[in-house]
Amino acid sequence: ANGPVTLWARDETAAADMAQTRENAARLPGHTLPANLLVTSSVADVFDADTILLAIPAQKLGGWLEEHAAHLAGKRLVACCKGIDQSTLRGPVAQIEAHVPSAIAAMLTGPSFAADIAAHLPTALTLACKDTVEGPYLQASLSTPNLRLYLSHDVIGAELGGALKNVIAIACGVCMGAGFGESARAAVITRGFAEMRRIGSALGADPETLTGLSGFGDLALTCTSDGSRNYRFGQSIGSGQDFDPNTTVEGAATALSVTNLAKNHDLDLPICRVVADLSSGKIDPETALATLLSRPLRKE
Ligand SMILES: NC(=O)C1=CN([C@@H]2O[C@H](COP(=O)(O)OP(=O)(O)OC[C@H]3O[C@@H](n4cnc5c(N)ncnc54)[C@H](O)[C@@H]3O)[C@@H](O)[C@H]2O)C=CC1
Ligand SMILES: O=C(CO)COP(=O)(O)O
Repeated sequence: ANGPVTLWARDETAAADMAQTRENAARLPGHTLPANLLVTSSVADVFDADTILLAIPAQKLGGWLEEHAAHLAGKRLVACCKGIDQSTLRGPVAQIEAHVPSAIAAMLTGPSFAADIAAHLPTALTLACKDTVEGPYLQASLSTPNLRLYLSHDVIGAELGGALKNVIAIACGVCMGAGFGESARAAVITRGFAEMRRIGSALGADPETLTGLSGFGDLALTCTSDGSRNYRFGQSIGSGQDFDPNTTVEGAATALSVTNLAKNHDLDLPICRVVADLSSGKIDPETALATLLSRPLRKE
């Protein structure tokens, strides 16, 4: 809406189709691309821009930044992905900072299904950026009448909220797919949120950030809606049904990253741990449930 914007896609055929039909039939069917959106399959076209939004899955972001770092120096780079890289245990902003130190790194995150934004439905998100001048610039330039961005300087909290809610959404999907019930799901959301706060505190996140849009807000959306791919992936594990392996499910890889972070920081994150084991097929939902229910009784 505040364009012009250039959309780069790797696949030449897909880019040509989108440019011609003005629709992304594979990934966002039923929504007309705005007139001021130029679609290209040439990555060089995006390097003319001063602000680049990176909507590449979290496990691929580091490789992409490394490959193109020479063209990204000094630019505003806004990560739109939610996850923690398995090999480096970095979040998206830390990945930008590591690969392109001269860039202004930011993160756009919070509760929003792409289809809702494309339909101009009202949405509120967090724009996290440490830079006190560029942060407000990005907040203003990316907000629209229906897309309201709240500014935060806590990039660690924003990274963790987006990454961890996907893990808890998988747990909730398993819970519902296996028929454990809505009360059990409410318990998973709440105790999952406790795990989010535990890891946030260990890594230096502001607890307020996790109670905001990028934490609690996105948890509320993703743990309760089958619009979420992470939730649907969990449902498929719970119900034993097939799941399309080409679907982007960030929480599965991130659950493994979080388990490693937990080891490094000596943290107890039982829900994240069972999601890592469920996602990699090491345990089944009944075993996951028994593992969680057999833990010693504790104070809340
Ligand atoms: N779809 C949604 O509603 C939302 C998605 N996100 C986040 O956005 C990120 C991307 O998700 P979606 O766009 O929904 O997934 P998607 O699966 O629709 O699209 C991912 C795109 O990344 C491309 N890609 C994969 N590996 C790549 C690489 N190495 N280099 C360049 N491009 C590559 C794929 O070809 C595909 O076009 C995820 O982290 C997701 O959590 C965040 C909020 C909402
Ligand atoms: O992050 C999202 C909504 O805020 C999208 O969730 P999924 O990746 O689970 O579809």
